[in-house]
Amino acid sequence: MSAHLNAALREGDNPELTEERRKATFDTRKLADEFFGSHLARRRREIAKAIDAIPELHDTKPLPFMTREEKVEEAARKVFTLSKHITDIVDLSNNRETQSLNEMVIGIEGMPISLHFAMFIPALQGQADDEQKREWLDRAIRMEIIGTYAQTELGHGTNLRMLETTATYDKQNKEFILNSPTLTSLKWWPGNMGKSCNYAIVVANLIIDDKLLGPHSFMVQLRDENSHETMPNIQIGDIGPKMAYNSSDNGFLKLSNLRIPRRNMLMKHAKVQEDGTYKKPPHEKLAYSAMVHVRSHMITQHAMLLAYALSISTRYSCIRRQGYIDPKKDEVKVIEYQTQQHRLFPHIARAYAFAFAGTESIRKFEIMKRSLEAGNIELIADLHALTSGLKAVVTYLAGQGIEQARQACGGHGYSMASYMGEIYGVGIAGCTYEGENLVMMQQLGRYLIKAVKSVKEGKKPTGYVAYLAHAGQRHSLIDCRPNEGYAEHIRAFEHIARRQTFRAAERLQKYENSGLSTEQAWNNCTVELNRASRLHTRLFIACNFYERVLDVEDMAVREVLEDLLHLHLNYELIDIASYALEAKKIRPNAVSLVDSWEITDREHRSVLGRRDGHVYENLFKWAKSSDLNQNDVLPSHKKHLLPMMLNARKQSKL
Ligand SMILES: CC/C=C\C/C=C\C/C=C\C/C=C\C/C=C\C/C=C\CCCCC(=O)SCCNC(=O)CCNC(=O)[C@H](O)C(C)(C)COP(=O)(O)OP(=O)(O)OC[C@H]1O[C@@H](n2cnc3c(N)ncnc32)[C@H](O)[C@@H]1OP(=O)(O)O
Ligand SMILES: Cc1cc2nc3c(=O)[nH]c(=O)nc-3n(C[C@H](O)[C@H](O)[C@H](O)COP(=O)(O)OP(=O)(O)OC[C@H]3O[C@@H](n4cnc5c(N)ncnc54)[C@H](O)[C@@H]3O)c2cc1C
Repeated sequence: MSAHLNAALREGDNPELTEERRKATFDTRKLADEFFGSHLARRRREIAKAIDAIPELHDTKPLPFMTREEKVEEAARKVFTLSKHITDIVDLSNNRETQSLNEMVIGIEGMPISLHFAMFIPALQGQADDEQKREWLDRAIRMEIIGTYAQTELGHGTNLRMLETTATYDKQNKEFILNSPTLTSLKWWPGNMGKSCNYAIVVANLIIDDKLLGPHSFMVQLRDENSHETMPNIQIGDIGPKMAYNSSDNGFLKLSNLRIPRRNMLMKHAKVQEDGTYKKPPHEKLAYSAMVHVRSHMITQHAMLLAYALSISTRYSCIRRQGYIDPKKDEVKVIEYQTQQHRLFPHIARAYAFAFAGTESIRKFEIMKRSLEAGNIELIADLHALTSGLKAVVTYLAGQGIEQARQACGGHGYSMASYMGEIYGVGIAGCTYEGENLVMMQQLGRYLIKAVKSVKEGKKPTGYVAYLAHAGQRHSLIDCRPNEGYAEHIRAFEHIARRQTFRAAERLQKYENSGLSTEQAWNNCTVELNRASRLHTRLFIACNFYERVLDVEDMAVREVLEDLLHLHLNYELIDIASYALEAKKIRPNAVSLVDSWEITDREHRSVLGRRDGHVYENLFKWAKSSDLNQNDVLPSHKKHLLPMMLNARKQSKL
């Protein structure tokens, strides 16, 4: 092992992990540069170091031992402390740096300003005109106000056209009157709205002269800026505990004849003039821009959640000894079992593939944003299709990978000492928020059907759907010749995706020809259409992974990434048995592959995933620190169970 491979080696670590790290064939720092991009990888190291030096930014105790109130308070305390240091630590205009700081200090369970950064600020940037930006955006960036994005209602989240909250224009007073007319119209879910925010961008159906003009965004003050008391005509609160993500106060909101000035409608695109004249936006869905922003960022976020789970389980699998492969020898590390490797390694490959796809979706979002600033709306549909598919496929597969990683830790994976439960709970929330996954698949499906129509009209679609027009391809994987390299795999992927997309399109056509309405025909084909969307998105991920690997200059890093690419393409494409070979190849680098994610113990919050591998002694410490262990007999036991047992004993003696 050469000295440059030593980045993760430390004195005093569990020798089982040290042995693994000595086997690395590449420099973990160089692979980290590929996973995050070299700038972010370097900044993450600097951020971790800066946090180490500020004790007020450290957890006061493990989050799983805190009550919900304590978690909410801890997150608020850290946000306040961070506000004093943040500009010394990160460049606030860099989303990924800021998000890394957030994950390291506060973690993944939520905090009072998540939605402020994830959606409130992006919605102002995308939808407020210059004057409105001067009024609100600068204050928001300075955190003088905290905002959220209030769109979903108790009765409707997916179908935005049926939102019941109304904003009726009153020409006389030049004001909008906002109302939640029914129980189901209560805003429900917006992050941090319950207790933390004092402003919200409320999405409401605009009504002018009794005419319904669809969902638009309005700036609403929820709480007094000095006392933080709820404003008149507003009822607001927290919606209660959730599966995970409980440091966040997701909230409800009722608006009762709340009057706001005309200029509180965000007017960069759609406009309402004083006399009530309505000016349409240049693209009907520009009001949805904050959602597209979050979707484009969710891919790297979910790659990271998957990386958290896999580095915990891979390290743990190398210190956990259980059973024998050769009965004459010692018990083996559980990572030696073929099933354990098959369980983990394809997901490690996916974590890399997703991270690369996520970097690409953020890049595409930035390109679209710049072109929109120049007045060009052409890229909006492509980006919406891409991010809808990626969001749905990656959150779903990341959830599956996290759950496999948990099971790979056996019983200890079920203890919150592993932190797997929280990672899973937070990860799968992404299948629902920012558009329910199966619904988002249909959005991509619409785009694919349009592309098929254009192919059938003899046109050649460009970009990610260009492959749909490629004729005369091989019909089966059996035709693939191994010596043609990965390009051949990609062509096989294209073939499968194209065949499914045409199959769905033909079925749709058949139903339409049979006299069904367009909507009914569509509904009859959605399973086929969603399959096509899934395959198209997996093709994009694979293709992007392949192209990304071709760009890697360091030969040792490129070689290990090629091993992962090989495994990924086979896992996704061919039958289960075929990847046994690749798994063997990954095995010596398993720990170093996860070390390259450079997730610090502070960020991990997992006893099982400790970098030093000293799991068992720390599991015992963890158990001893439980609140429930502070009294030999719990007060609740004395109150309920002891009298019950005493009473039962008394009864049996009678
Ligand atoms: C800085 C960091 C940034 C981000 C970090 C983000 C995430 C962090 C992730 C993980 C971190 C870890 C822990 C954190 C955990 C959790 C919490 C963190 C954040 C959570 C935020 C969650 C916030 C929300 O959920 S907000 C609410 C989101 N709601 C939805 O998404 C609703 C879904 N519904 C819809 O989008 C639409 O209604 C619909 C698309 C389904 C249908 O709309 P509509 O009926 O109006 O249209 P259609 O008739 O179907 O289509 C007509 C045409 O319009 C096109 N279309 C639709 N939408 C768009 C769009 N957005 N852009 C462009 N075009 C669009 C459609 O394609 C049709 O086109 P056609 O040409 O006619 O075919
Ligand atoms: C952790 C978390 C944070 C959130 N944060 C926010 C926030 O900050 N702001 C905000 O406004 N909202 C937020 N939300 C709400 C979230 O965006 C919605 O819950 C989400 O968009 C799904 O909508 P829904 O709840 O109406 O699901 P539903 O649409 O009711 O989904 C139920 C089922 O119906 C199916 N379905 C619905 N429509 C169709 C269709 N057309 N075709 C086929 N099947 C369909 C779905 O696939 C699903 O299986 C958050 C949610 C969560 C879980």
